[in-house]
Amino acid sequence: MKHHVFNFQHSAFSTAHLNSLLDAVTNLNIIVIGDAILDCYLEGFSDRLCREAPVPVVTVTNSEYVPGGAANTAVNVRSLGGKVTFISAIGDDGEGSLLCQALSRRSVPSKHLIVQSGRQTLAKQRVMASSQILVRFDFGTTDAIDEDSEQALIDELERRYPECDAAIVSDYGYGILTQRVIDKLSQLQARHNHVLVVDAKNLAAYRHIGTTAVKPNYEQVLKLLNIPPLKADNQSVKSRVEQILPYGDRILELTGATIAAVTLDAEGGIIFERGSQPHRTYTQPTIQSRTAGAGDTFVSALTLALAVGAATPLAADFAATAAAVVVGKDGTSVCSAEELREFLLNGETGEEKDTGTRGHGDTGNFSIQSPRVFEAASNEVPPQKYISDLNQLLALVTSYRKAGRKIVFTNGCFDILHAGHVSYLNYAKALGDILIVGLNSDNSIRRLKGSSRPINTLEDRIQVLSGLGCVDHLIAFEEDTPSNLIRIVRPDVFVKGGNYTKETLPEAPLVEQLGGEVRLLPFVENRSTTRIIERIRELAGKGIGD
Ligand SMILES: Nc1ncnc2c1ncn2[C@@H]1O[C@H](COP(=O)(O)OP(=O)(O)OP(=O)(O)O)[C@@H](O)[C@H]1O
Ligand SMILES: O=P(O)(O)OC[C@@H](O)[C@H]1O[C@@H](O)[C@@H](O)[C@@H](O)[C@@H]1O
Repeated sequence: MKHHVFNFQHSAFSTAHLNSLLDAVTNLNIIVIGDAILDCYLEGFSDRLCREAPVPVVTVTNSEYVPGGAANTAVNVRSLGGKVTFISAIGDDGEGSLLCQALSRRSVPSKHLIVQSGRQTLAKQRVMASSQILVRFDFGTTDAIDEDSEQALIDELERRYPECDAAIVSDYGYGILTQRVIDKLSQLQARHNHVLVVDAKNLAAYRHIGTTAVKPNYEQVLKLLNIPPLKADNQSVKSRVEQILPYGDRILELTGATIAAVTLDAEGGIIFERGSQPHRTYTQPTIQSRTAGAGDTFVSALTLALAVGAATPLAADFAATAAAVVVGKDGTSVCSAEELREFLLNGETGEEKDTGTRGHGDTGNFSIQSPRVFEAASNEVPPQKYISDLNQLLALVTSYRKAGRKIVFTNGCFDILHAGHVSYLNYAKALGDILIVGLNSDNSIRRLKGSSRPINTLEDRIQVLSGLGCVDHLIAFEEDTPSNLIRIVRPDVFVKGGNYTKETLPEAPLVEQLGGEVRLLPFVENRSTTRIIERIRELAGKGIGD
């Protein structure tokens, strides 16, 4: 297995950061161009089966029409405080009128929609019984728009593009984003260089248009990379995050974007950016989320944040927080500025949800430079990563577990930190959400390695390891093995270097007994503290290096 070096950026944006961002995005002019859909919800109850066939009979008590697809993205931008120019094409039919009415009720103007006669507006009708979707019927024309509509749409884009603050493409592959429209977008972008975010089923089609960010979901990223989905019985790769993580550069290359925000539903997301370490966004996993369009919310919030110049990790956390608001809702949903504020007020940001303990690593602090421009600055002291007390450790892991975070634990001396350690710790972090490191105390190192060790005191080792973004928490232990810590942490994953085997690892049975998994990571050859010390001794013996 190829040994990748991963180093997540871990931000800790406070509620204040996200609130200020919410203020700053108000009234931005955002173009949303893409496939407008009318989402219909026929809601009712079912208490019997049909006589003709064993299918439920639903007594419909309510019907609702909601903007869907690109129209949902437009509504999300609006409800977060942006002004929207929504460009799409609909038919001259009842569904088209219902969609315009639904948009207007949500303060999104339909005056930029092209009406193509004879086209059937896209509509997706869900039949629900007691909040459960039983079936979805899809109607509407999915062929490319006709030439006249295409020209009208291009003209509209040409008129509006110069004055916008950012643009979103929401392309479900239903005929709005023709090659000519994409080419026009590319020309306009070359001229104006706006924040341009693309959410498209076929991202490869946007590779050369100067995209700022793309937002593929799991299926889209698999398609882009031409790789199969993760199988449940895969022994070496256990999560989507782990599967996608090595592909950051490839995704950026294939999409031509500067930023790729890959959303992985209940696993949150990974944000890749050229020249930066990947950033994770977290979510409270909702196993049976009935939301449609969390991705639309994510892309809307991400675009607004990038448009005011927020640093990418902050923009991503803002987007993840907005998505967290909608995943609690049923059906096609939006996140409003008020809901987001309330969510933040309750201390439930994407990073802090339920734990109250995050807030370590890169602070990504920012200040407002002009009403619309944010800039990253790092003048906050990172909160302590070191845990000095076992009760505090227990409280911490309990809250992480409650928030659905996957806890990875490893332990070691980390006496003179070297490249092998860094690579190994980054890899360990990638196996879950939170990495806790058990550090041998000075006495326990003396017992294990002799009286000349450690070279660096516990205090110094704590300080050095705290500087790594991948390490979330550190705790020292006096004993020869970290068994006591393992009993408290009950790690989901216990990690050691490949110089051990499961058989020679004394902690392995305990970890498995507690329901955790033991992972042995690839060993980086020729990197060890002992080797470094030997080398220094050799050189000193030759009289070199004084
Ligand atoms: N089941 C879930 N539990 C918790 N959070 C979720 C869940 N599904 C989605 N999310 C949140 O919403 C974000 C976007 O979700 P997802 O990856 O499903 O996008 P998508 O497939 O584009 O969505 P859609 O097509 O419904 O718009 C995720 O990164 C995550 O923050
Ligand atoms: O891609 P297919 O399934 O054909 O169409 C899109 C739908 O699944 C839904 O997508 C969600 O993101 C939302 O945009 C929602 O409004 C929309 O109806």
